[in-house]
Amino acid sequence: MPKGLPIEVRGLTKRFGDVTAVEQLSFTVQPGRVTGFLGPNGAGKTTTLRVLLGLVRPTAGTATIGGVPYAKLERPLEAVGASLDATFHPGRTARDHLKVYATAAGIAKPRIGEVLELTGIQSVADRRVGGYSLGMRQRLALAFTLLGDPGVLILDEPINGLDPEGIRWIRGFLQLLARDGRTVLVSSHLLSEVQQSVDDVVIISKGRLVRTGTLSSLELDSAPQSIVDSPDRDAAAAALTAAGLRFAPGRNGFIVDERDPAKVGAALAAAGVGVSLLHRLRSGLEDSFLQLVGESDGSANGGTPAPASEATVAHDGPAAETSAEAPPAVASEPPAESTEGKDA
Ligand SMILES: Nc1ncnc2c1ncn2[C@@H]1O[C@H](COP(=O)(O)OP(=O)(O)OP(=O)(O)O)[C@@H](O)[C@H]1O
Repeated sequence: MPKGLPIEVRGLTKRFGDVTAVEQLSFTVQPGRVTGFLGPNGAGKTTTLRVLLGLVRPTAGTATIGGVPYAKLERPLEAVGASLDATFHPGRTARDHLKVYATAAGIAKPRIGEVLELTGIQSVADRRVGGYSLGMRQRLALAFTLLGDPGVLILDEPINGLDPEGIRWIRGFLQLLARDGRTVLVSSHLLSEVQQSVDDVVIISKGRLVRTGTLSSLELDSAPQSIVDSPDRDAAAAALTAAGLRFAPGRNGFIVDERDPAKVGAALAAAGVGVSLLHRLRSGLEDSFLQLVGESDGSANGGTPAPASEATVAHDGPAAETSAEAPPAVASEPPAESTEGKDA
């Protein structure tokens, strides 16, 4: 069984010349859970992931997997699978790409068939990647990350470009990977894209942490209302009034000024009124996210101010000015020979 390891980012700062891509960033990603790493374009997500994978040297701070930097992992390909900058030669097939990589990485051949099946691209595995849709390429990138059967998965925008069926599939798949104990970190610039598959969120904006915690805590903060309906609306209205709950009629029932649906349900149950619909109003979640990332100082409405960084460790080396300073030793990245011809 692959071993999930915690990911820990502490006091991470990365500057590219005058540009501060990430500043004083600290967060932890736990095994056995899917964590959404969220922020608008340019927020610093990719830079953080590149530091985590040893592809970029931090200006200050640390990023570790299982307590050590990526470069110090004993068996990195079995520990971590990452889909960063995955590009494929359009003239080669998916199976070929995987074969080349598996051979170079010393991964047994039967694993190729397994990952093709896991990602649902076995039927197109012998077709040239140039004819693949973006969604099929996303699945191939995921197949690369799974080759070493790693306990830690770091996926950069894996949902981008998937069709609705693909989105449904990947949401369930990410959850399955985490339920086996893996650490699953998924970046996205849209909360709505990942909200059905993540347990935890790390939200950044302009290089700084604005929020970290469970998705449900964010939902609670962003949805101060519940929605309830009953076959007997008059009785439901009377029960809500009797319980001292304020409410207004909505499209699908009553919108109640109570963030905990259980309290609303209890009010109706106490009055012997049947419930046909009861849930937290979710519409505020994306708004709350946008408010959070619209501010960089952590004081946005509905959010918990970001904690002060827990550690700031100056790095020995100079800040890197480009992102190509270290060789990519990442499970998902095909060897150089198969990346020459980028897809158009
Ligand atoms: N190699 C680099 N040289 C100079 N600036 C860089 C470099 N890499 C990133 N940046 C800058 O750092 C900031 C953060 O970029 P980053 O790509 O990490 O954000 P992101 O959240 O991943 O956004 P996106 O979703 O658009 O990729 C941006 O202002 C970007 O222009």
